Parts: sequence; C-alpha cells; structure tokens
Amino acid sequence: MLSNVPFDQLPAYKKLKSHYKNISQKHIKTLFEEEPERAKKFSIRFGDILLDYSKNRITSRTRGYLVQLAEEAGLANAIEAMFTGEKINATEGRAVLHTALRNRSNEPVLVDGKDVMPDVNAVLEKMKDFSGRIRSGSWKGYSGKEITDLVNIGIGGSDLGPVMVTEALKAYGKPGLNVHFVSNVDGTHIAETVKPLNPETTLFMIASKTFTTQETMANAHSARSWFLEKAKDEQFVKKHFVAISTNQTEVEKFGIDPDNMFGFWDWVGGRYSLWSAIGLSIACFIGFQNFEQLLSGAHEMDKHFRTTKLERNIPVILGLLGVWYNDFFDAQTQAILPYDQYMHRFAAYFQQGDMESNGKSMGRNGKPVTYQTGPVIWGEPGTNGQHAFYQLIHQGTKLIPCDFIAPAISHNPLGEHHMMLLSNFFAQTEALMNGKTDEEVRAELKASGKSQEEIDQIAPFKIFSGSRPTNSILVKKITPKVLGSLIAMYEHKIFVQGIIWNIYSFDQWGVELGKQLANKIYPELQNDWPVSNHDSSTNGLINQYKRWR
Ligand SMILES: O=P(O)(O)OC[C@H]1O[C@@H](O)[C@H](O)[C@@H](O)[C@@H]1O
Repeated sequence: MLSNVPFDQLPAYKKLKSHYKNISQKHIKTLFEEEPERAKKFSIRFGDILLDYSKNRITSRTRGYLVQLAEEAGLANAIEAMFTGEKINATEGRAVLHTALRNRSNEPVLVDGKDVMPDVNAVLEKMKDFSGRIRSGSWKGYSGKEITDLVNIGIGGSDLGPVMVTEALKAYGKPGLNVHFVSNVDGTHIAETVKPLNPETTLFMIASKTFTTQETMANAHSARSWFLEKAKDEQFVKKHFVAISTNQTEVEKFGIDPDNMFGFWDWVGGRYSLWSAIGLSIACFIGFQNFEQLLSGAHEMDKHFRTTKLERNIPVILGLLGVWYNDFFDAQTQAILPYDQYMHRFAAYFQQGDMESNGKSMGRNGKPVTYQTGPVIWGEPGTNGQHAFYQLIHQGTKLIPCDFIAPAISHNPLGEHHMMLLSNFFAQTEALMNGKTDEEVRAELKASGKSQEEIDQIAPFKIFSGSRPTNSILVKKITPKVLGSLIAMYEHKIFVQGIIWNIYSFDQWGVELGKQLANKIYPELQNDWPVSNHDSSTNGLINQYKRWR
C-alpha cells in the first residue's frame, strides 16, 4: 500500500518552505564561491553516465530536507511495492511492472502469485526470432521478396517510444531496412508514409495495447486496403501484418493470424511499454542484441534505483530537484535539451511519459491536491534551441530548470563539429549560472569603444541575472545500453515525483473526455444538417465546417 499523506502536510515540507526563504536570494555563483568543491559533492557517476547537479539552487541542507521529504512520503516502500508487483496503479487495479520487462537477472516477479518472467522471456524469444527473420531476409512478402520497409501503426505509448529510440539509435540501424511510423488519424500521415512504398516489400506492425484506439484502427484499415489494392488476395495479409497487443480477440477480429501476434500484459503502461513487444520495430531496426543492450541499460538503472541510498540515487535526486523548483520556486516547466541530433524526439517522448503520468490534481487520498504537481515538459536539441527559445531561458521572467544531455563521443565525428557542439553545451550551463552583471556589461561596452551615453542606454538590456538552474548529464556515447539507462532514469524520476505529490502516476483518465466527445460528434458530421445541440461556439464551428467541406 502506498501512503497517502498530502505532500504539504509532511514535516519536511515546512522545513523546505522556510529554508527556501533563506536560499532563494542566493546566487548559484555565490554557492560556488562558498563551496568551491560543489561539483564533487553534487554529482553522481553511474557507469558511462555522469550527472552533475551542482549548478542548482541548493546546499547540502536543501538536499538533506529534500531527502527527508522523500523518506516521509514513503518512497523506499513505494519503490519496493512497484518492483514486487503490488497493484500500485490502484485506480485501474493493476501492478506496474515495466521493470520486469527488462529484468535481465530473471529473478521471479510475482503478480497475483504467478511469476511473470516465463511469459516475458517467451515474448522476447518470439521477438528475437521474428526480428532475425526480417533482418536476414528469410521472412518473405507475398511475391517472394524480402521486407525493406516496416511501418509501425500506433499512437501515444504505442508510437512515441519506438520513434524516439529508433531515431536515437539510428547509427545502429540496418542499412536497407527502413522504419516508418504512422500515428495521426489525419489521413495525410498514412497517405504520405505509404506513397513511396511497395506493398510487396512492406510489413505493417499494428501496435495497440487495447487494439481499440480509434486512430490506430483507422490507420490499420487504410493500410490493409492500400495493401490489398495491389496484393489482391486476403490470404497475403498474414505475411504483411503483425499485431502487438494485449487484446487477442480484437486482433483476430481484424484478421491478423494469432501466430503473428506479440503479446504483452495489463501491468505494462502504454507510456512505459517500449521494453515490451511494442519495441518490435526497435528490435528489427537495431537488431535483437542491441535491443537486449537497451534492456540491460534500463535494468542497471533499475538496480541502482532500487538499492542506492536516496542521496546518491540519480532518479531520486532528479525527482527531488524537480519538486524543489516546481513547488517552492513556482517553476512551471522543465526543459530537456539533448545536445545530440539523434535524440531529437527525447523531449517529445517524455512529454507523454511525464505529463500523462503526473498531470493529475486528485490526491491518492481522494481529495484535490493543494499544491502544484507535474510540470510542462518541453525541449529541442541543442544547438538549435539556442537560436530559438534560449533567449527566454536566459533573460525571461520565468524560471526554467533545464536538463542538458550530451555524449562525449559522437557517432559522426565530422571534423570539429562535435567539439563545437560540446563547447556550446558547456558554455550554456555556465552562462545560465553566472549571468552577466551590470559591471561586466559596462566594462565590455567600454572596451568596445562605446561612449558613456551609449553605455548608459544599452547596458540594462545586456544584463543577465544568472542563477538559472541546470543539470548536466554527460554520457560517454549514446549506445543502446546508455540510452536504456537514460530512459529508465527519467521513468523513475517521474515515479519519485508522483509518490511525493501523492498522486497516481499510472492511470490516464484525463485522456478520456475528449475521446468520448469526439465519438459523439463523429456521427453528427456524417450528414449535412446543421447542428444545434452544443454551445454556440461548437455549433458555429461544426456548421461552418459543414458549409465549407
Ligand atoms: O496502445 P493503445 O491502446 O492504442 O493506446 C495508445 C495511447 O492511447 C491514449 O489514449 C492513452 O492516453 C495512452 O496512454 C496510450 O499510449
């Protein structure tokens, strides 16, 4: 059982409130002057990952209070409850066991008294066999040709993970084997994706936990029609369509051979499912061995999270820092900024991971929370972001805690590119911390030959307050293993915050209302009669649409 005490009633909350008053006026630069060895004190090394969180508005005392907060929130028990298959997703009555999917130790994990590992391993074996056949060319299409193009049709958790990972690990992709992703119900997505493809060499993976998601089913049916236009014979569907789902009945109804179905279980949340059969496109693209490395990296992070004391525990520290800014500094967003072009979907992936998990306002005690919960997650790769939105991070009125992520070794060491990229990575966190004082600005302007009048006019605009908090996550190289650890690190960070905020992180009821209303409106669009049963805005918009279409 998870505890259910509102976070603002925990004793450490009050301590942090008054501690905040002392520390909030202190510049991070001053903290470094007072403690020149901060970097050592506030960094954690984990294999090929180094987290340096010293450029934050914290002291050892802050960390102590934050750790106390985690203890009082019952974090240690909650972690055990998750790993041991307790039904901590109480509103759906389910266990939360994405960690079992990557449990390389193979130690039993029980759900309702049954070890899930044999089933997990059986699906992994099936994925190994299938991905091997696709990659070797022994899986043939209906006309005897090898598969060259895989199209994953899914949305949300059945899309974002595979998209992000296949992009992040593109350097490991098999030449000649292309992966495509169709998610949007906008017909443009499927139409543009299949346009250059040949049905003889294309295989569709219909990925849906429920196999009832409107977008995915619409796209799957359109894919089937596109395929049959050329293939003609329904019998060929089984060579070109596989399903990834927990719902065998619906899979069979669609006409996919159960032999071509890759299962998973209700204890895998959609946004935590890339480790399951949902990762089939990943396994095909980077090869099963690399997929296993991805799992291993995540498993290493799981062990770290489960066994390391809280003040040396990477996801715990990241989670607590997020709480510190979210609830004491009133920061509303959190930026994730990878200095790695391959990681360009990483922030988008964790938009779902974080915002669907912790975008809740009802406490586990059934009462609305009286404090802020999940932040808005956003970000783009550096250095692109620097030339777009960093202005606001440096000089805007909002406090935006940022995670900077970069690999020391590039997969494309082209001339000096990587050194240039990394000089920006290092410079940005330094600049955000130090800022630029009035004095420094004036000295600079003077040196550039400006008159006193010009200096007085322009100086105020060139001042940077600094003291803007960042975490630096420097990794050796983005390998499948390192990526696995990074993803698991953020997953657990989200978990830590959900526990502290006393909310349920593993349901997503907030997605339902829009779906229900769309289902109600859909039949109203199938005729040309004006509607009058909604509010005047919705009626007006629907009727204008009917006049224009
Ligand atoms: O995999 P399914 O069942 O098609 O669901 C896709 C997505 O559907 C959304 O409605 C859910 O909010 C997501 O969590 C989920 O990942």
